[in-house]
Amino acid sequence: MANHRPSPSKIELCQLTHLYLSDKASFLAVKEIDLRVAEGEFVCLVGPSGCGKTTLLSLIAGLERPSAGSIKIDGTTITGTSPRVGYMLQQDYLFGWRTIEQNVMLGLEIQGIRTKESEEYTLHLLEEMELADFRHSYPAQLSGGMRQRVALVRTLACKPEILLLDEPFSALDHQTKLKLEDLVVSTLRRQQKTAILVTHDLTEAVAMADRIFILAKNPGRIHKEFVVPEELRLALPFEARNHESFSALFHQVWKEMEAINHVHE
Ligand SMILES: Nc1ncnc2c1ncn2[C@@H]1O[C@H](COP(=O)(O)OP(=O)(O)OP(=O)(O)O)[C@@H](O)[C@H]1O
Repeated sequence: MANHRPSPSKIELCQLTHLYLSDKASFLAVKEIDLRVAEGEFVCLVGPSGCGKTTLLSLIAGLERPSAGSIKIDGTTITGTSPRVGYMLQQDYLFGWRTIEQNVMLGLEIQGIRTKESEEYTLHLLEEMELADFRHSYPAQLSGGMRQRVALVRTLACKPEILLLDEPFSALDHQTKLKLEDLVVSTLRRQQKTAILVTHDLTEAVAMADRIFILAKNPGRIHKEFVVPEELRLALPFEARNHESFSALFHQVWKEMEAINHVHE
């Protein structure tokens, strides 16, 4: 398992370290993280609360500047936010006074790339997510799962090459979550996007990822890497859950998580 090193790297974290500084104190959130993600790869980050998962995504999104080390995208060090990177969060952050169509066009407007072509592409995404009939509705009229699909369309509308997903399914009911997992994986695979997903749900990580990284905390660092077997990677998440090798990998990941949680107790 340890020799799986995909290349070339779409994202490369090199000795990435981040210290949060305030007037009175400093806190080392992540320390010397080395991580490469290949183009088209789907990587999951799991680990105990406070191990720096969201910090890593904020750094890769360019929302925070690292204290040390570097982040490269396609070999070039990033210096701030970029339209090439889309970020989707647990909360959908839709604007209640805008229709669904107006919400999904928002990113295009902000980036100044709202054209007839990009509008058509976005409407096509709405159709793919089975939301076309709701384009003139308002967010309050939609279910949680539908709203997350709207948020996904808004993120994909700007054609990011990389998607950062911070627990995007955690507020959803189980059935909706399973359906959305399949939809996200099939869409990202078809569009050959590179994705990093943060989740607390180990079954979700095993079902969706190509590789899983367990982070440990104080300071946040990579504890262990798992390469998901090919038969699971080729399946969609729902189908992967029924696969024989699913429970074997789940138990390995679970055992490692138990071991580090034990250390932190
Ligand atoms: N702005 C900040 N200032 C100071 N400390 C921070 C700040 N943001 C995060 N931290 C600290 O950095 C550590 C990592 O936080 P982070 O949110 O990245 O962890 P996480 O693994 O995403 O946690 P969770 O699973 O609970 O969402 C935590 O101890 C947190 O308290």
